[in-house]
Amino acid sequence: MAEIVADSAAASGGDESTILRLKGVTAGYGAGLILKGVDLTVPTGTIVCLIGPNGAGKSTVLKTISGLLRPEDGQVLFRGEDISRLSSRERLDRGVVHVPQDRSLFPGMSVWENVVMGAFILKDQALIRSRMEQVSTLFPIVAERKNAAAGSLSGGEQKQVELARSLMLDPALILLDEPSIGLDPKARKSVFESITQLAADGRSVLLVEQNARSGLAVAHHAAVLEAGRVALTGTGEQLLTDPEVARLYLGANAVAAVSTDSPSESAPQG
Ligand SMILES: Nc1ncnc2c1ncn2[C@@H]1O[C@H](COP(=O)(O)OP(=O)(O)OP(=O)(O)O)[C@@H](O)[C@H]1O
Repeated sequence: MAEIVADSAAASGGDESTILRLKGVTAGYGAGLILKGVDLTVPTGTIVCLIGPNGAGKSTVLKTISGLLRPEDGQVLFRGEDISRLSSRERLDRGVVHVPQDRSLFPGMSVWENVVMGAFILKDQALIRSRMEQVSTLFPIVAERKNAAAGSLSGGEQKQVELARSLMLDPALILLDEPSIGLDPKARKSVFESITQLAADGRSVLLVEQNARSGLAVAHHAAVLEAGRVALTGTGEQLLTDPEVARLYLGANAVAAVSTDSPSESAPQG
């Protein structure tokens, strides 16, 4: 696949304008490498969407950033600091949170208890209370369903609660792994609106999405990961209107449809 833009995100360069940069990251799970030299940039306050085929290593990229997996080589620079050898906790302390793909709420605990757990490293009760108020304003379901068992909520509602919980440490960078997976169109739309709001509030988001069309539609920048390498980068709009991306990741006849698209349609994978 030809590269249409050298690296539109990297072009916004300097330390303050770049919250995250991956340089030549290689990583794997033992036998063989999954990531084979990933270069990726997240400009501060933007949404970057990573798309690509199943098994390309998208979730693995997020794990190397949050510390679930240590890169074998390369650098993960967060605000200019190489965090690639730090523990997950140390990365959390610096403001990096990871919302995994699988449902991660404790189903038997209340919505409120689940969200409070997002502040597990904080001791200051007044700060925790004020954060609860803030996230309840952003995600009204936290207050509306506060005493409901998290497991009794719909998939879309649970994702909203997971997003609320991820904000309890006031993170600067949120890693979102397929937040729309398994959701109906209405819930999906709501999740993408929330993601847009996170960036509007000044947070940076690295989003992995199978639902490429919706992910690209909300993204300022985007990258295609293929077989452990970044094959293409551009703005969300550029990738959304790229014929080859459309053919591989947006489904048949997508090129004609993308210009007026709303973030609600699912996309088959190439
Ligand atoms: N814990 C693990 N142990 C061993 N191999 C793993 C592990 N997690 C992922 N893999 C392998 O690493 C490769 C990349 O997986 P990854 O989940 O990063 O891909 P992905 O691009 O996110 O794909 P998908 O869209 O299917 O989630 C796959 O071949 C997968 O089987």
